[in-house]
Amino acid sequence: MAFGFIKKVFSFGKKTVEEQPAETEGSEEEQKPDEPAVDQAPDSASKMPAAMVEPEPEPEPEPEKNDSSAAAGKPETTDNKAASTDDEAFAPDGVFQPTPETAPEPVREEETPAPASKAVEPPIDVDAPPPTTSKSGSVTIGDAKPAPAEPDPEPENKGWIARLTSGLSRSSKQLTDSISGIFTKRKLDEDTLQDLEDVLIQADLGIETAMRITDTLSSGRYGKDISTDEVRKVMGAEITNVLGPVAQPLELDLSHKPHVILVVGVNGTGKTTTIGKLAAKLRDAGLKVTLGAGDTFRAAAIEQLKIWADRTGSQFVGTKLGADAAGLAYGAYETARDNGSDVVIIDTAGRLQNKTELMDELAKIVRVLQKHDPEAPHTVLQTLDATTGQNALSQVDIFRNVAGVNGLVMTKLDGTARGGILVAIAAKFKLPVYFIGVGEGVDDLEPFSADDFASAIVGTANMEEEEK
Ligand SMILES: Nc1nc2c(ncn2[C@@H]2O[C@H](COP(=O)(O)OP(=O)(O)OP(=O)(O)O)[C@@H](O)[C@H]2O)c(=O)[nH]1
Repeated sequence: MAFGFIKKVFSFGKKTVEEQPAETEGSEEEQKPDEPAVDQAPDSASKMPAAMVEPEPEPEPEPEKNDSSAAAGKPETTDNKAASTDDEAFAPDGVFQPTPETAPEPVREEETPAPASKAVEPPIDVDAPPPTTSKSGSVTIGDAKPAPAEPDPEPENKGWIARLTSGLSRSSKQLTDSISGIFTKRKLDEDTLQDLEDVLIQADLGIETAMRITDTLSSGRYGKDISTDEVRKVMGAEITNVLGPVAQPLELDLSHKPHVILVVGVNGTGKTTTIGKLAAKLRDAGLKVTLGAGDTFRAAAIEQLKIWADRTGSQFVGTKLGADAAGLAYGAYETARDNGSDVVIIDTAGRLQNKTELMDELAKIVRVLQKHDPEAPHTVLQTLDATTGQNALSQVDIFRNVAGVNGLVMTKLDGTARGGILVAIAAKFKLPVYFIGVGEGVDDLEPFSADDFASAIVGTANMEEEEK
């Protein structure tokens, strides 16, 4: 394979996307290139003004060309379940036999609505620091601020921090009220500690963290009066200790070209939206991106991803409803490789209702991608909906086992979120948390900061502001 020489690290944190020598782009022939995805304005693509890029939840795109193009342009087709090239293509033992005819042939979106002017360009998001490329070979996206620090007191930051704080305000208020109830006129003793532990567990923080907090409190203040604020500060510190190690920037090793990101998670947790936001960040970093609509279970998911592709100037590879997702993934990789994409992001369905099917589907996607690159998928992101409580723990457990999740994104922290569960997840699985979603807009994906998150959960964000 001709890829693999570029060593660069993509980082969402810093500046500089140090474009490495555009390495061999000619490797296209190496694998049978089904007609290279035609497609829309790839990299040059639309750098639309932020406003234009705003996603509408269920926008009504021009009737998805899927069908038409599928019917018309699309040659044989992957899509057709009937043609189930899928099953033929993927032998039972997992060996892929991409016979030209049988090879799943995803429908490539041909002409996409001319991506708006390619000039515009106000880089999205002031908050999100641009990506970085290191000499080492990967790209780091979103400096997750492992070191909390205070280098970002820019007014803009208030935007998303305010949304995070407000999203978590209901649960943080509940927590604070309960703590006040426990400690008003009571000293720190066995009973109060037990009550506090119960409250913390109810807030989804998990037993481990709850005990850390109560242990810390009792070791210093046992038998004494203690104020609610003091309790909250200890809580904040302990939560930060748990979250600090998992707050990591997303690094993409671009020696793999394309670098494959598989996005998994239960339906509705924000996979497609997160993919769109991520694609925008990558585009802003100067990277070329292809999106593969591997959630073939819902037409709206395919359409939605197409819209995000248009908005972010990414190439889109889709197929028909019900088509084989592994075939789509295979084709998306090919398209990305042939069009010189740096990154291909593949959406997936997340039907937990049928775990066996889900497992088979994801396993097959992985197997098929590995026909292209034995190390693919290089990044497996799972989205978690912050409005979910305890269930998120089992979701991580399942997808970690089924799809080899190696990083998390928590979405919808701007709503009425219950962020406590992320603490329990961090304590239990220790998976990196790369981003949080704080809205439906293209800019609303922020590097995860342990400090900010902890402050929002325990409601000290405002206290700190006031103290300054
Ligand atoms: N408020 C808010 N809404 C979000 C966020 N992320 C996603 N959403 C919304 O959540 C809904 C579901 O998001 P999707 O991206 O479609 O989720 P999905 O996991 O791809 O869902 P399926 O397509 O059903 O598999 C959409 O209405 C999104 O706009 C977020 O960070 N904040």
